Amino acid sequence: MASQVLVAANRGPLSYALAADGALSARRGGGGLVSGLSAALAAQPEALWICAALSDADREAVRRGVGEPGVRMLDIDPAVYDDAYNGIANSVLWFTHHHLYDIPREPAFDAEFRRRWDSYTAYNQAFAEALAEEAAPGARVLVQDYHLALVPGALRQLRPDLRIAHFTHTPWASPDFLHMLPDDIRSRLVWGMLGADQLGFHTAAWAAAFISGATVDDVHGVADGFVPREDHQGGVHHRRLTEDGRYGEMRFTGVGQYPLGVDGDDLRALAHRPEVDEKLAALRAEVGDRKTIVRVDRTELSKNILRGLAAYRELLTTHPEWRGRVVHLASAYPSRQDLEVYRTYTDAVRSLAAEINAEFGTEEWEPVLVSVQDDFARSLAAYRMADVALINPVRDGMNLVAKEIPVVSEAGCVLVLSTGAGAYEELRQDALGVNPYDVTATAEALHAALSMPEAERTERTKRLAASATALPPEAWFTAQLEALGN
Ligand SMILES: O=P(O)(O)OC[C@H]1O[C@H](O[C@H]2O[C@H](CO)[C@@H](O)[C@H](O)[C@H]2O)[C@H](O)[C@@H](O)[C@@H]1O
Ligand SMILES: O=c1ccn([C@@H]2O[C@H](COP(=O)(O)OP(=O)(O)O)[C@@H](O)[C@H]2O)c(=O)[nH]1
Repeated sequence: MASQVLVAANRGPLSYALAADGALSARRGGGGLVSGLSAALAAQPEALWICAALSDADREAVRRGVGEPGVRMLDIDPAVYDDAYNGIANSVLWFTHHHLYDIPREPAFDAEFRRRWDSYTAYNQAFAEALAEEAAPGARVLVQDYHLALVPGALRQLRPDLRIAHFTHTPWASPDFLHMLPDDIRSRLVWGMLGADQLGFHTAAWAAAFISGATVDDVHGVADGFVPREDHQGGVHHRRLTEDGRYGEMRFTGVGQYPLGVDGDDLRALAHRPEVDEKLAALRAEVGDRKTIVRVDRTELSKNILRGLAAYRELLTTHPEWRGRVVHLASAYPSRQDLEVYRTYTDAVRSLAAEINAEFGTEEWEPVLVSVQDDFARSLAAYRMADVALINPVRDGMNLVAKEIPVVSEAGCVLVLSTGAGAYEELRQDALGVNPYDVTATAEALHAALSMPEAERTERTKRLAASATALPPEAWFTAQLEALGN
């Protein structure tokens, strides 16, 4: 049956693992997009979520017809998928939006890049075709993230009757970084997105960055944008050049700010399951009555885990009174390990944690307890124990962990939060803001957080939890649907 509401995202709610005996088992996908969309779609039982098969096990699940109701996994040629996901989305677009390039060497847009770009285009086209096939007349389609930037334009060509929105979960690159992309590629990205009726970003800053990058007069047409005003809605007027060299009709794409939050009740229920209680008991036994500094991230370059560990080391050096009295619980669950730079980064996180333990540890006290594994229950147990949450990404679209920890922490926690996280826009009043590159300032913020009087910390945590739950996933999703009309 054709669907009235469709979502397209690279990652689906579940991914599969294949055991040696051929049995398939399902696991919840990691990261904030899955947290937000899974919660939002629980209230939309008729919606269809189209996602990619991410691995051989996922492809095997597609072939065996194993899956969830309301989810369609696309079995894309593995080589095309690898080029699109690892080669373009995560190595080029992610690096551009997060300003991650190692500038003396990167980026270099060569023939190999062009070959991968063709795969990225084919992968976007496969999503557009699947959406066109599944959508009812006039249906509403919500396309997610930088993996699928070309889908709105491609889908509009196939099905002009559909109402199309696109939501970007990452930051949007500043104009200087966006203009590193080859001109024709940058233009294709922007015009691909302008195929949508409505574009969404987490923050006013990311929306404004998109609009300044989209105010263009280039090979594909002219566009003129205005930034979000008080109602958080802006937009871009645009006319595309047609093949015969004329301008097409003027169209308008709205640009809005939808800061994804968390559902407090759902999260508390998740954090109080028996398996989390067990992990909590084990962690408490290790930590004793010491204070905790908690961080939870994918092993992701933009999360700035190394500078976070360096700040903890500096705290122990310059404020020796904390030695033996604090434990840093760092969960870094594996992400994008097909990319060498991510594997190297993961090793560096392990090594630095080991160095700190070797430098300061004693028989009774291990300063850093690092867990580099996919163990959501342990992460939630750490949330509950947090006295201080350290969230210091160099840039981050939102960072849901910054919103989740204050909701779940049992003794109330102080949030040390990077000014580069999207969440900082909403949480700045009650968090301790830090420049993510400033290790000394981060160490001092950790000291201030550990020293904060209990009454102040309790008050701040209450307000942080209220801000964090202001736009829970269901409302976030509905607001975007409504922007497309009822
Ligand atoms: O799918 P992966 O490659 O394993 O990566 C996980 C997700 O990472 C990114 O998440 C973003 O979305 C969050 C929720 O909106 C946001 O809080 C965070 O700042 C972003 O980094 C990525 O954008 C997703 O597509 C990935 O699924
Ligand atoms: O072991 C874990 C620990 C955390 N999370 C979830 O992953 C999301 C991380 O989202 P965030 O926005 O902080 O960053 P992202 O990884 O999406 O860049 C949060 O909802 C966490 O609850 C997870 O899936 N597995």
